[in-house]
Amino acid sequence: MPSRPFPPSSPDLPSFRPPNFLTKTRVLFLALTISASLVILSSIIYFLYHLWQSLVNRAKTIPFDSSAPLKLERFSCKELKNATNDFDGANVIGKGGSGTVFRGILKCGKLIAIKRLDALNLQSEREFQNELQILGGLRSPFLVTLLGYCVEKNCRILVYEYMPNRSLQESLFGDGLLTLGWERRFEIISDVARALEFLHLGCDPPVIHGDIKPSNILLDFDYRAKISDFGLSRIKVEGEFGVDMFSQDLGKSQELWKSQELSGNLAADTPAIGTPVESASEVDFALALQASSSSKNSRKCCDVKALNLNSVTYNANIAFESDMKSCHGKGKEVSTVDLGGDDWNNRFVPYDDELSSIDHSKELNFVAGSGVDDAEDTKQWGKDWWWKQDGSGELCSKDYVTEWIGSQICPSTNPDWDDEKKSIHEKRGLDVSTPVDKLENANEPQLQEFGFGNPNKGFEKKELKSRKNHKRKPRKMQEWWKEEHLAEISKKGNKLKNLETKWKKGFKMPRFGRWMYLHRRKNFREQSQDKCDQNGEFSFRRGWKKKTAHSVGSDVYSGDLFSRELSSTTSMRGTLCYVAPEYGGCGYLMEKADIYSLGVLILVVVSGRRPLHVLASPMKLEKANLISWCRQLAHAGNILELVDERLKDEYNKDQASLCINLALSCLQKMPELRPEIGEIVKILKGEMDLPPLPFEFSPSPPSKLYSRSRRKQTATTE
Ligand SMILES: Nc1ncnc2c1ncn2[C@@H]1O[C@H](COP(=O)(O)OP(=O)(O)OP(=O)(O)O)[C@@H](O)[C@H]1O
Repeated sequence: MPSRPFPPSSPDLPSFRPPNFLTKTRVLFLALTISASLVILSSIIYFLYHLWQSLVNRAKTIPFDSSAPLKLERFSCKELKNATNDFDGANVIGKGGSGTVFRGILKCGKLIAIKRLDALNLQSEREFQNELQILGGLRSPFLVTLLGYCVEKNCRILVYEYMPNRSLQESLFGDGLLTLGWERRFEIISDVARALEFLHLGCDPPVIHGDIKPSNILLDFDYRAKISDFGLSRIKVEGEFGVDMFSQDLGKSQELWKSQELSGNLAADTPAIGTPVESASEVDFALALQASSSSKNSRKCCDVKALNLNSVTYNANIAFESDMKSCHGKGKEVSTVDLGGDDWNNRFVPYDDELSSIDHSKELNFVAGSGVDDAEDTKQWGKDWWWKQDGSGELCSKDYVTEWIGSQICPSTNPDWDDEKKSIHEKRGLDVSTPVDKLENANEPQLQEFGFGNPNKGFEKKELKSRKNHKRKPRKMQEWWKEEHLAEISKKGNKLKNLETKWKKGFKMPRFGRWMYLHRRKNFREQSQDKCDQNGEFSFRRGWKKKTAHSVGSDVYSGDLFSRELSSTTSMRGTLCYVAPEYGGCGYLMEKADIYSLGVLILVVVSGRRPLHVLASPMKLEKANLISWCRQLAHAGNILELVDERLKDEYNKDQASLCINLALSCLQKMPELRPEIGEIVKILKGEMDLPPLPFEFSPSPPSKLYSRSRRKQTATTE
């Protein structure tokens, strides 16, 4: 078929477009489309990139609060594995109740300490969050710096600055070599006091550490002390109750306390964790945060942003921060106000040699009273030794330990308190003109208001009887122990076996006052139904701590497992022997609880002994309970006997005397009588005099007077 010819071109018809033009248009269209798509694509990529960036940056902040004041580094597990050579056992530097601590080295060569939680449970998670939220938001040269963390699946790791001289625990009880001379010890005490000053006064709201003890005091290159482990810390939130039930609104608090006691349910009126501050006097921060997902109020109350430094500002560890910058290209904002010179002058309260020269053995002997056969043994250590067993003529160290535990944990079961009250009564009856009467007058109603004395009256009578008759029925501690802690201990089957073997081999079967057991159990069972279940019935939450050979200062280094384990075993509310009596008995955690722990710590540092140090030799038993021993020495006016023998005479007597006296005032049973941390720091600096020692620690009145009155009183009771 012939092709149709092109129509002839005419000026009216559109001119013919050559194929060349078509191609150009197409190319242009294509180019435009492509570039438009590229622009759109790149904007999408740009948008996505920014989205990703913001997500990544957000993930690097602390969980629960992306706007925490100091951003912590988020490490990947892989990074930390590399830093520790896959968590090699050779890098283990310590083992705590909740985790293992490794030494690590970052790519930049920076040394770090890595704490990996052993198991993930509510308690460890809570402590992990506490550490992040509280320590992560604080910077002070007196606190160990938390550098970062790692959260991946079941893995929880905290990364700290590395402290080359490890913990005070290891320095004091480590290898037996004397690494801590007097000057260092005194500096450590001062550092800890200043750390607490920072927490109590330099933070707004105040932070209460809640677990001051030697293993939580870490030592830097120069042996300067820093506080670590904020797992049990609390941020104190002011509420309707008044900030401090004991010290700030005593009258109101007493009424409240009394009404709670009367209603028989202290816990019922206790604000629950995470409740709004309007009704809570202190808040469990981590749980509050967790609860905050469902409660806007609680979040508002507990936001970590509220944690500011107030007028007391401190020089942060700038050198370390800048090191971290060079490692990670990130810096944290730090306060740069200088602390000022550490002018530790030597103006201390002089040690009173005169007091120590008074012979008080008679009074002490009389206080021991009941002992006839054992008069010789009890002569010096008086009332603390009434549980000496009949017949055998031997002191049982376990009795001492168990008695002490019972007496220190729960104020209402504390016979020591009653003894002290009794001795105050006796002394008051003797000499009304004695100035200490005023103090006693002030305390007595408070003691009763707080229910510290009365509930035990029935028990007291029984005890007195049994003491007189010398027919105290032995109670096997194992029974009590197993009943209380079987669930916990049985998880660690081998440990229990070891313990049992140790008990059988090394000690007589321990005895334990049944009244104390029953009363304590009753108290705890009642209270634990409500508050203590969640919040801290005394229990060895972490069981017997497994110490590795790397953990110097642990059990490996000396023979008495029992005392060591006890004084380093953390319960839900602190560590036995260090925890304040009012707190151990399910009370509120206040600053004064830290002050009590500081008192114990000071004695430990000065004496180089554990607070509970039971040795196999009965000769040493009188010194087993450090606090009790110190009180006895103070009573006898010879406190310097407490100073670590290893120091020989190479220590400053004035400073040592000051420290011991200060410790004693921190160890007062009534929290409101303990000094404030600001005062403690001033006293240690020599800027303030030590307040007069409380009656219970001051040397006894003249022996004649005292003995006569005692005799008179005994005669009337008989
Ligand atoms: N930043 C650090 N630098 C050097 N060593 C450290 C550091 N942190 C912890 N350690 C060592 O690890 C040990 C265990 O510390 P960790 O805080 O886990 O347990 P703890 O305080 O002994 O017990 P708990 O956690 O039950 O109170 C410390 O005693 C110390 O020797």
